[in-house]
Amino acid sequence: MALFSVRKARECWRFIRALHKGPTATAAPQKESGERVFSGIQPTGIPHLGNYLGAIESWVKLQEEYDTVIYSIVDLHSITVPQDPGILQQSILDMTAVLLACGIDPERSILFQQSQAKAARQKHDGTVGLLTYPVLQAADILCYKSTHVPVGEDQVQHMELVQDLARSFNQKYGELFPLPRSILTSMKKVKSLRDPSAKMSKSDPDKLATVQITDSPEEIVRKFRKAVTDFTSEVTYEPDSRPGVSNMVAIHAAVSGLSVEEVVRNSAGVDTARYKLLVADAVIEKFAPIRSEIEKLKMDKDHLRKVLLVGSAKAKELASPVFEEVKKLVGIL
Ligand SMILES: Nc1ncnc2c1ncn2[C@@H]1O[C@H](COP(=O)(O)OC(=O)[C@@H](N)Cc2c[nH]c3ccccc23)[C@@H](O)[C@H]1O
Repeated sequence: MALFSVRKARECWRFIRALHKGPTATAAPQKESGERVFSGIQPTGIPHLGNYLGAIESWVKLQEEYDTVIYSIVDLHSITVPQDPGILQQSILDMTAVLLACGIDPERSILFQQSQAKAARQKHDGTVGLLTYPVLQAADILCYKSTHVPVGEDQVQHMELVQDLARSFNQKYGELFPLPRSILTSMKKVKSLRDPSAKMSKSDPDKLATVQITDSPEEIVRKFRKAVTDFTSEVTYEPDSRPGVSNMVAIHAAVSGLSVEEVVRNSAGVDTARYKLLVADAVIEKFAPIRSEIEKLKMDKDHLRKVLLVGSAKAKELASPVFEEVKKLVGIL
């Protein structure tokens, strides 16, 4: 199967975006009803603090606020770079366990594996279209007529393309797609613990930069102890001039449920070296119940597979009438 490099996908994205960006573009009217939340996560690797605070935690809350909530484990996105098939299969089940442990409830949301729902509609697998990353992301979102997409800041550019494509389709063929809006959390960009000018990322080669949901308390303490701050010992929140310590404060506020001001006030007189350990403790406390739930869920693979199968069937049910409408408007039905 042909594999696309991330660089190629980005070039392709720029090209498509250039094609669809035009001064004549006008907004399609947002529909009052029929609100649908959609988001996705790649199954490769264990989610980290950035995935959790930037996306997953908000996914859990949105289950309370919207009737139709759809979350996809986007395995097709992850094969845009080479993957070991055996490991990928295991990672999909592991991601299912992580999302359930974090509070995604299959009774209140549709949780499914992207390829199980897409392959059934696209009889030819592995086409360039399927692997062209940002376009595939747009298809993910639009095929459910999604209106709200909870994501971290790194996905905002992709979301602009999705809106451009929806707008362009609506102008050419008639109003079909709502223009999906991003939902960003206050932690839209959790920074690397080793380089606070960069985002925390699964692919960071420095293992100390990223805190995974399943890290042991000892690992979490070690990573926070080594977190890069600066030479001022006081704890303050000044993201521009003190990005390292401000990242600590923001993480602390997010995991403890306190405001940034409260966190800074409570830390008066504590130096940054000691403060990093307090943040580590707060993260350990937040992740402890999730970590033990993941261990339990991972033992029942049949249950995890069943959750995904049921989710895929529900996802197909929602996508199929939209697909029919698209075909009709385009004139291929
Ligand atoms: N350091 C960080 N700080 C804050 N948020 C962060 C951080 N790192 C990651 N995120 C967010 O985590 C979610 C999953 O990340 P992925 O890289 O798997 O996410 C991705 O690779 C997507 N392309 C998956 C996708 C495919 N189709 C979709 C349709 C809608 C939304 C998302 C998708 C994302 O919301 C991401 O923004």
